[in-house]
Amino acid sequence: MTAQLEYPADAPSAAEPAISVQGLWKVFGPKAARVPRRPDLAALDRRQLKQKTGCTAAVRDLSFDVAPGEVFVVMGLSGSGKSTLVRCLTRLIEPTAGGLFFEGEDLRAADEKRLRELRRSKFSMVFQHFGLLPHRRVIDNVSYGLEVRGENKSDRRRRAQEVIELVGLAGSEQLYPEELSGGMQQRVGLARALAGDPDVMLFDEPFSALDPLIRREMQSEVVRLHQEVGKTMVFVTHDLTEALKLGDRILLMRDGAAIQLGTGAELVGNPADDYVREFVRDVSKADVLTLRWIMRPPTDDDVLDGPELGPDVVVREATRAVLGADRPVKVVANGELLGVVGGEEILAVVAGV
Ligand SMILES: Nc1ncnc2c1ncn2[C@@H]1O[C@H](COP(=O)(O)OP(=O)(O)OP(=O)(O)O)[C@@H](O)[C@H]1O
Repeated sequence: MTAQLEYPADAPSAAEPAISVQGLWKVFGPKAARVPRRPDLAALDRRQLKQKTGCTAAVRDLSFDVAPGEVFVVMGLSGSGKSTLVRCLTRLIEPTAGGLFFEGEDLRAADEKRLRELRRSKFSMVFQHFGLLPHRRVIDNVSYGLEVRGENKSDRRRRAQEVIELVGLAGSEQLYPEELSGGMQQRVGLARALAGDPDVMLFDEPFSALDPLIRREMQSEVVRLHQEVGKTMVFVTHDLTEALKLGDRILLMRDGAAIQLGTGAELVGNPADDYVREFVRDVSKADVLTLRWIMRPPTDDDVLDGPELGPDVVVREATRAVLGADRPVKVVANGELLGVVGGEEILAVVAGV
């Protein structure tokens, strides 16, 4: 959730991944299954594939792991395949090829009954259109999933009340959805998704319909909720600022394929290609990059008795300390000197050089 938490871009975490995606494809169109199987078709770009086969590869050979407790953001422009991917993760959309594992379980081998079970107890989804039941009060919307699961009324009420308070809706329990603002309705959506205590929460552009102020408020709400409940989250957005604010790692997609997977700092500090560079061009680098990205090796001329900071401190936060010191700031982790940062390095980032 913060820039301090950096996962290595490609290596899975030591713990079993919450979700593991291996060579996943989703192709829409006639005889879709042949596309991933045939290298000559798999190699075609979007337009050529459409011309030659009538098919669209909405998800194209994606492989990644989501670590337990991670906020994994899927980002890309409209039509890049984000919604299809996130629906494939719970098989709401059936993948065309590839492997899909949830906490080690082979999801593609799961039958309908098992999938229903998993969707009821392990996954929850928050959509852009809240999908609230209009004739039910807030509390009954929140407890609906628990009702479907067969939990008794007093347990349902207790749990619903708990999550209503968690998302800041206390006092609104007896209102109907139409009596709530968009932001409040989405809080109900969040509470409903949390009520069943899922392992993984999937968000598909949940805040796109909200106005910018409320949207930022809801993003902060997700950051806070994540800190409190620590759930694994997969969050789809086309908004880079949102992705950088929420994501431990970000998968940038284009035409169904992965263009880059990394932390926000990795995308901004080391873009994989011109497309990513263009995508992140207007980002305020001082708010995303950490000292690790701008430090340099010490030279013989550096006086090394200046202040110390960690490598994961964001440049913006370090600016005052670095510019206020009359010698370079040492970047130190576990007692080891990793590099130094002086005014020149800071200004290069802050001034956008
Ligand atoms: N049911 C379908 N049949 C045929 N093509 C589809 C279907 N669903 C999606 N597509 C195509 O797959 C591609 C990816 O669509 P998808 O909705 O996943 O993208 P997205 O990144 O979520 O876009 P948006 O942000 O606009 O929702 C698009 O070209 C879309 O037209």
